[in-house]
Amino acid sequence: MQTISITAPASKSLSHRALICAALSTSEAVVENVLASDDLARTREGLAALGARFRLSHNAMHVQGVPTRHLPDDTVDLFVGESGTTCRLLAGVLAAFAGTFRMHGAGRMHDRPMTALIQALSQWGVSFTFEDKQGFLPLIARSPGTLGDTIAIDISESSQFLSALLLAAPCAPTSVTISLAGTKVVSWPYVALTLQVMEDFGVHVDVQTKTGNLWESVDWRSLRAVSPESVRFRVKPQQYVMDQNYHVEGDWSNASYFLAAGAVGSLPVRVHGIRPDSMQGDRAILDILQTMGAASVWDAHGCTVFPSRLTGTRVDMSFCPDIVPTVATAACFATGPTEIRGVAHLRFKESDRLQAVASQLRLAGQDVTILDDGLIIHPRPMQAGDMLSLASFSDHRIAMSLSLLECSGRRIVFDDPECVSKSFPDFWDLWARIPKGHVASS
Ligand SMILES: O=C(O)C1=C[C@@H](OP(=O)(O)O)[C@@H](O)[C@H](O)C1
Ligand SMILES: C=C(OP(=O)(O)O)C(=O)O
Repeated sequence: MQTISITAPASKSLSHRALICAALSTSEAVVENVLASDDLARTREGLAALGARFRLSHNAMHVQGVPTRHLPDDTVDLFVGESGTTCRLLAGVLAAFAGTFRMHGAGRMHDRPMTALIQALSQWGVSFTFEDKQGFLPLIARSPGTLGDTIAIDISESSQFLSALLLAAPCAPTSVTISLAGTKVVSWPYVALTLQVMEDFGVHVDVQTKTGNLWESVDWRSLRAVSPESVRFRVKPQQYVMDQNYHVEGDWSNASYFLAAGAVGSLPVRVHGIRPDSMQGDRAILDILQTMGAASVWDAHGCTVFPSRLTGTRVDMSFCPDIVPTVATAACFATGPTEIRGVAHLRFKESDRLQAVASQLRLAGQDVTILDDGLIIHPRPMQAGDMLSLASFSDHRIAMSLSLLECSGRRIVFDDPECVSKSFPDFWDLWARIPKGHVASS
């Protein structure tokens, strides 16, 4: 049987982090295979506004770190576009700089939560004024650049707030202890990605967990369940250093559309460039598809998923929110309902993704229930043939995931197909290789 082969684009999350660590490092760093997308352009421009210099040569980004963290009196303009990661991570990083910053974005970015991060950064002496709504972009931040020795952060709406503080912490003059406030931790694997890239750039974070009254250092790679009161992070003053080329691995979130197409479509799909041992939480797509009955195999060329009969599943996706739209759409091809929980924070993404996915799957004839923290998909027979116009809500993940419906033999047309340039500008070219017709085999 013919197999469709796709190379995954570079990881968005790792690309952001590698550029930030390189920009904060004292020497030149070379980052290979940085994702080329709108969001990464925003991070690069923001870091350039802070003084870093970038030169691209043969898929390798040469980064000259910022020469000083005392910026001139002029307000530094930080346009973050629609990138939550750029916005939150740079908001933390600017606390390591003395200066005044205007941060503004586009689309939904002016409505996405910032309050917990703003309250935390105030503990480090950063003051904020808001041009429109209290607690949201556009904002002006005035930073003394001194950081502080303790800080508490609530990450029940976004893990990016903690990643932001971690990235800035080694620039403090004294050791920093970061503790967690709030009642829950979402999207934990993204924190692990932050720790991974910091470590790759020579910065050690002492992650401690509490048993009884005792704090003990642990290997953060082994942490699965994390509760706010029982974890803290200690960071000594350290330099970011990279003395060999850093290579960005492939993106599991963006691989998910193709892996799922292998399961629900008519031909196997092999994805190259993703690592089986990746720390990316969205690696869970393979486990979820397997649990639903998808057959897959790893070989030297990558991971192949085969056309399979799927059955519905129940899954907590609080640690891998970005692949919820993929799983929800794949679930329409299954027998029996699929229940996805733990993802109330999906309402704060580029769109309200619970609402967006449910409304468009319903237009496609599916029965979808919206829960406080998730979705239930009751699959209904797919109608092949006729064309369907769907809304993408200017959200790349909505457009890419709903495209899976084409595997039922129905052409989908989106109002804003260009939105994929946020994370995956080549998506439509690669998607054109997927045959549009569903043949479930046993
Ligand atoms: O830190 C990161 O790179 C990201 C963290 C996640 O956000 P939340 O922590 O807000 O869920 C994820 O949705 C986003 O695409 C990327
Ligand atoms: C939520 C996402 O990204 P960000 O938060 O960086 O805008 C995403 O890529 O799905």
